[in-house]
Amino acid sequence: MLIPFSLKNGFQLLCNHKVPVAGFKNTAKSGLILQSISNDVYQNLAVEDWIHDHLNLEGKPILFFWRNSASVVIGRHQNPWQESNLNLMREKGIKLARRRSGGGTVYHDMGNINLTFFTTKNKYDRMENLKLIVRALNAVKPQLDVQATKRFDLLLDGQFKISGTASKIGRTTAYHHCTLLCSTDGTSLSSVLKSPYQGIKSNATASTPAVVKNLLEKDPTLTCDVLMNAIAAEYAACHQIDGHINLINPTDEIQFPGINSRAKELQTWEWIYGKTPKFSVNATFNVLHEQAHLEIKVSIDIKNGRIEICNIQAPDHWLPLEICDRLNSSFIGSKFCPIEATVLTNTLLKTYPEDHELHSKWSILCEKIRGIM
Ligand SMILES: Nc1ncnc2c1ncn2[C@@H]1O[C@H](COP(=O)(O)OC(=O)CCCC[C@@H]2CCSS2)[C@@H](O)[C@H]1O
Repeated sequence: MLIPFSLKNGFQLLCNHKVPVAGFKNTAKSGLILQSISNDVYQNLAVEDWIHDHLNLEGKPILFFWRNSASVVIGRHQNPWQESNLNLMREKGIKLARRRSGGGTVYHDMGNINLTFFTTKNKYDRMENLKLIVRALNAVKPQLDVQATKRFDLLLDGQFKISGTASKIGRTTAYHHCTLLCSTDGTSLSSVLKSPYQGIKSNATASTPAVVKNLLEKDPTLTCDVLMNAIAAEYAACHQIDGHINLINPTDEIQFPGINSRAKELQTWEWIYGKTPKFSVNATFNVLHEQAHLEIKVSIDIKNGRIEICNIQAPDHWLPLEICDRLNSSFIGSKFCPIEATVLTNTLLKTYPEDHELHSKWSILCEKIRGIM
């Protein structure tokens, strides 16, 4: 089946067809339903960017379904250290992504459906989209108590969050995207969204924690496929289109010229961590030295994800001031990242060979500092 898109530059692009067709001829009736075949969060976010930037959505809104392997997705103006357990995520191979829309942090896995409603800026209406989802759920399960809230969450039984919303409004085009919890791993969700990092000061957008629930826990017939089909049917009915869900491949350069470089950009350290609003971290560590507890104070300012000011204060008899100062200045300009900190501290340590006592203190201190990154 051919699904024509009208491109902003007047070109037509055919889904499930390998050749973009020059010359604008829009035959899409009045809307389109897409689903990604990829489970890669960066590729799927790149589809959103691409559609937002390239397609003319006048009279032809798009609903896009996508699911991701385990990922944490932070809002555009958030601080990942404040919102998530980065060490645990690294350990478990859970991806971290920064999206272009604002709002809070959510957890995705294959049990979570993402829905993006693309429209022109004028037709952008989050409440209408959420009501559409509610109608679809009630069409499958009339007894289900799901309601949209003023902050555009969907609540099950008046108390459990099953969906969170965010949006991006461009010059002419807008999108509203939301999650829908079907069978997400709740243990993983709560463990990765709990930040172990303390003493962070920042003006970044803070998330609004909620008690979540999966729809499948409420009713075992509500699988992801059942939910997507029901929403697609309701969307089709609303826009008088057929309810067919068209599969798209977000790595297909022919359908989406330039999309792979967009996905790559979304994966860069500079985008994910580097876009964190300026923040500071203040931490106090206790170390045992000759049967006494010593206090080490660390204060770090981070701008664009990089250390701007570093101030490590340790008792002079434990770690000479001169060494602390060398460590402080060597951190400046480096990424606030445990791997970079390890390389850096190891290099610096090599300039003090044979000093075993120093080496041991140094590793204690550096281990503690890496722990807050
Ligand atoms: N997947 C999912 N769905 C619903 N609620 C969730 C989810 N993951 C976590 N949470 C809960 O929401 C709060 C954060 O709520 P908060 O209101 O702060 O943020 C949001 O809801 C943002 C939604 C973004 C949706 C986008 C759609 C496509 S890409 S991401 C978190 O602390 C958890 O308690």
